[in-house]
Amino acid sequence: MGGGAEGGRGRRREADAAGPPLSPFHGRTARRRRHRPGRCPGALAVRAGRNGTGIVSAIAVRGALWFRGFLDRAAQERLVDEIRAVVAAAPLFAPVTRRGQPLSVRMTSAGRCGWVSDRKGYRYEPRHPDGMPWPPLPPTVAAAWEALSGWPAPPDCCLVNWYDPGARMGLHQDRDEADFSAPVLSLSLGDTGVFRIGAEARGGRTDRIDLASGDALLLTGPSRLAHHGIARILPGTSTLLPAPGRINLTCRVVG
Ligand SMILES: O=C(O)CCC(=O)C(=O)O
Ligand SMILES: [Fe+2]
Repeated sequence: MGGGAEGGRGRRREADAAGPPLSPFHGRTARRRRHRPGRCPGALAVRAGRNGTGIVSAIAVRGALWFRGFLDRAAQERLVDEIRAVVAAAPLFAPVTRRGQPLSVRMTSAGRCGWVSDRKGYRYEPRHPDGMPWPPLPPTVAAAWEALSGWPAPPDCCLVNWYDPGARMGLHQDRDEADFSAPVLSLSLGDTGVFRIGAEARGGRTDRIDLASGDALLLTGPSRLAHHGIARILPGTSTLLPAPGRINLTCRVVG
């Protein structure tokens, strides 16, 4: 992940008010609402990956590889259970910027290290802010990384992002890692997130990718340092989670 909100380089997450505490893991099942997926200019099938049920091909957008429906429903449910165990061991926390402004996304991590942001700045840490070690990488995440990343070693960090329906993430680059030749793999669960991806240089036009439950996205090669963010969540687009909202898992080799 990249620089802080005030750094001028790297991550520029918008600090906006965190919504009311809402448990992603309790309550009744959300109702599905229809929506039209976003247009995807320049889409091209370029690569295949293996999931539990067969081969899926990827669509390239700005060099990022989008594997629609990579995780089938059973794998998504299994992964939600695995994330519940991660959150039970290392609770979601509300990160703030160095200036104390809250991010609207709540976070935790699994793996050797986790990403944190607080008054001391943003960085990878070997322990959760409450002092416990991060739980091990969930097996479904490890398998997805092995299938899609093309990287010979497992990721060091699986960041767990929880988006309430009003949460978002400003355009930023993921650049807190030592080696940008390792890709970043993201997995989406629950309500669709409207992902925007632009160029490595700041500014300019962005393309829209609607990341639905079960989709995987690989930031690799020319897209590894692309600016990206989540413009909004589309509540009611998935029945996977018991409450409206979205889980995103982002795997990185930190170095
Ligand atoms: O939620 C997403 O799809 C993107 C997350 C992200 O860019 C990050 O955590 O750095
Ligand atoms: Fe990112």
